Amino acid sequence: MKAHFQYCFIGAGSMAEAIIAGLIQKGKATPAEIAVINRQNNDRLKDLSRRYGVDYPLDKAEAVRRARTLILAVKPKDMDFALQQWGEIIRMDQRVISVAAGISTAWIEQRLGAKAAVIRAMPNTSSMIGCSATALCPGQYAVEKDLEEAKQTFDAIGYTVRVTEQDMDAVTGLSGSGPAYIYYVVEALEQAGISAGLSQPIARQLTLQTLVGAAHMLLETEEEPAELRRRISSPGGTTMAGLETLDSHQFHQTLVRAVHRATERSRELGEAWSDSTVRS
Ligand SMILES: NC(=O)C1=CN([C@@H]2O[C@H](COP(=O)(O)OP(=O)(O)OC[C@H]3O[C@@H](n4cnc5c(N)ncnc54)[C@H](O)[C@@H]3O)[C@@H](O)[C@H]2O)C=CC1
Ligand SMILES: O=C(O)[C@@H]1CCC=N1
Repeated sequence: MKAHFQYCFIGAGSMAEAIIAGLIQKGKATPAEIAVINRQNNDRLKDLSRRYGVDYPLDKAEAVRRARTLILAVKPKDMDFALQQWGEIIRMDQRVISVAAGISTAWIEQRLGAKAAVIRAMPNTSSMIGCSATALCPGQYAVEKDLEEAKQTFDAIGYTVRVTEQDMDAVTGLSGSGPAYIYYVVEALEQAGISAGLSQPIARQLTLQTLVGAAHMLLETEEEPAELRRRISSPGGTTMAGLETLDSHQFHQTLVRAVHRATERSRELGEAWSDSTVRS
């Protein structure tokens, strides 16, 4: 069957939107080459169509059949039902990319009607502006060409790296959830600036420019973060006083624990669904 859509997103939530926005913005696909379906919220599909021009065919099964690549973007807990609905009609000549946390390629393969290529990806919501950090790994039926095409998809929306499947939970805990940790730090810094006497707009702008500047310093100088930090920290100065407070509250260890817990949670999400019924 001739593919009508380059991509059909199964799931129309925040991750699907972030990828759609990035793909269109970077010219990887035209809006007409993208279909999106969800469980029942037609208003959400209309809204995505109005804002991005993507298609939301009323015949959802037809949209699945007519796509070259299916992007599974439902919550892990909804994956089993979604694959009961759509898995049987997916063919060998189609490619399946799952962005779900914790769900293994083998688990997905067992729920497809055909031995289609399955690729697991873990992007993040910075896909929306072409700045994702995405890790990819292949399932057992994915060949080099499938992986390369998946890589090209995610290259269009940011940085892409290939990992083994056993590393995917760690990727999820670090860079999948990662933007949330950074936003959390931004919230705290802005709040700190305000409580120290700055106006909200000034606290926000100074925080954001500090974040952007530090990120560019890391990328452009390629210096170690510890070295860049050392250069800011004059003995007996303000930075050292601030860093000592962070150390005394185990900020470093707390961040490490957060990433480890998110990694463990990704594993738990996979295990929670691993004993549900498999298509015979
Ligand atoms: N939000 C994030 O930052 C990231 C999320 N992910 C993964 O992306 C996936 C989606 O996450 P979100 O977009 O945040 O969730 P969300 O809750 O915003 O969206 C889920 C979508 O799936 C749809 N859906 C549920 N059952 C369906 C079915 N049977 N058929 C078709 N559509 C169905 C819902 O209608 C909804 O549109 C999750 O598995 C998550 O682990 C991965 C990386 C980052
Ligand atoms: O919170 C979650 O489960 C998803 C996976 C990575 C980011 N968001």
